[in-house]
Amino acid sequence: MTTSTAPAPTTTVAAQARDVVRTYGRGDAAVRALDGVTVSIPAGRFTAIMGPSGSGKSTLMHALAGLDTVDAGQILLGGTDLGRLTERQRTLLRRDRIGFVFQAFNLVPTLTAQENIVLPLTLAGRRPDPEHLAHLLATLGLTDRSRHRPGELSGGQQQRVAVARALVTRPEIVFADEPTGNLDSQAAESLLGFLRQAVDELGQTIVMVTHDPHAAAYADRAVFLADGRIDGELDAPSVPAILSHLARLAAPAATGGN
Ligand SMILES: Nc1ncnc2c1ncn2[C@@H]1O[C@H](COP(=O)(O)OP(=O)(O)OP(=O)(O)O)[C@@H](O)[C@H]1O
Repeated sequence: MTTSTAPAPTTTVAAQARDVVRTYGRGDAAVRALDGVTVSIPAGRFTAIMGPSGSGKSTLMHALAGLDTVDAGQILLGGTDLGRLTERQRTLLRRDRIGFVFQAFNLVPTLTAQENIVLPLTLAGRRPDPEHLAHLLATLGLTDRSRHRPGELSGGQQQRVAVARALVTRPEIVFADEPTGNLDSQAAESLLGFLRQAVDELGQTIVMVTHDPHAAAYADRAVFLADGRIDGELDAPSVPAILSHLARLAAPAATGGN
């Protein structure tokens, strides 16, 4: 399986899970949310994590992002083994090296769009690079909205502010959890187009958890989870290919009763 004679790709690995196990609860109530997951997230690529409800997508994302610890196995971000860090070190790592976009935009209502965007820098005692900030605002179509507060912005604009906030620190990796879940289809397409652009033009690494095959089709690769295990992946995933893979994953569950 690994005997290809093609030249080795130059892609570096941004993050990795190795044989990761994460169990919630104990005894009879224990749920093995991740059951030996090994996956690599290539740098400078857009990876979608997909799978049925309850398959472990959020748990995997939280583990990769250092938001949660694992029971066994290893999580590596760049060369850093997250299991060896103290909670405080993990907090700093998230602040300095990771960007987050959530389904709920999580903006601070009393701050302007621009203040929200630069908040991660403000908290770290760093100053924004004015050129980078102006570029983000312009690319996201937020230049003339920068002084507005979240309540004065549409859902799509608020999510674009959240994306700018995730990118402003130039993080090694951005994790997006159902980023289009609260957006109408037009706003979702524009947001996904921007994430795609951030990968293509800025070399950003993005990992996105999504239920939506149309969203996942913007990614370079879709990785599928089922019952806490990796169950296939697709390169340059098309909507039909994703749908047929998901249908295959759903098929055993229909008879498994679990
Ligand atoms: N805090 C928790 N306590 C107990 N069980 C949990 C907890 N969080 C998740 N689980 C369980 O772990 C499994 C994986 O959950 P997870 O949220 O990672 O799945 P998911 O694929 O992201 O699901 P969804 O698509 O519905 O958001 C599920 O069976 C879930 O019920």
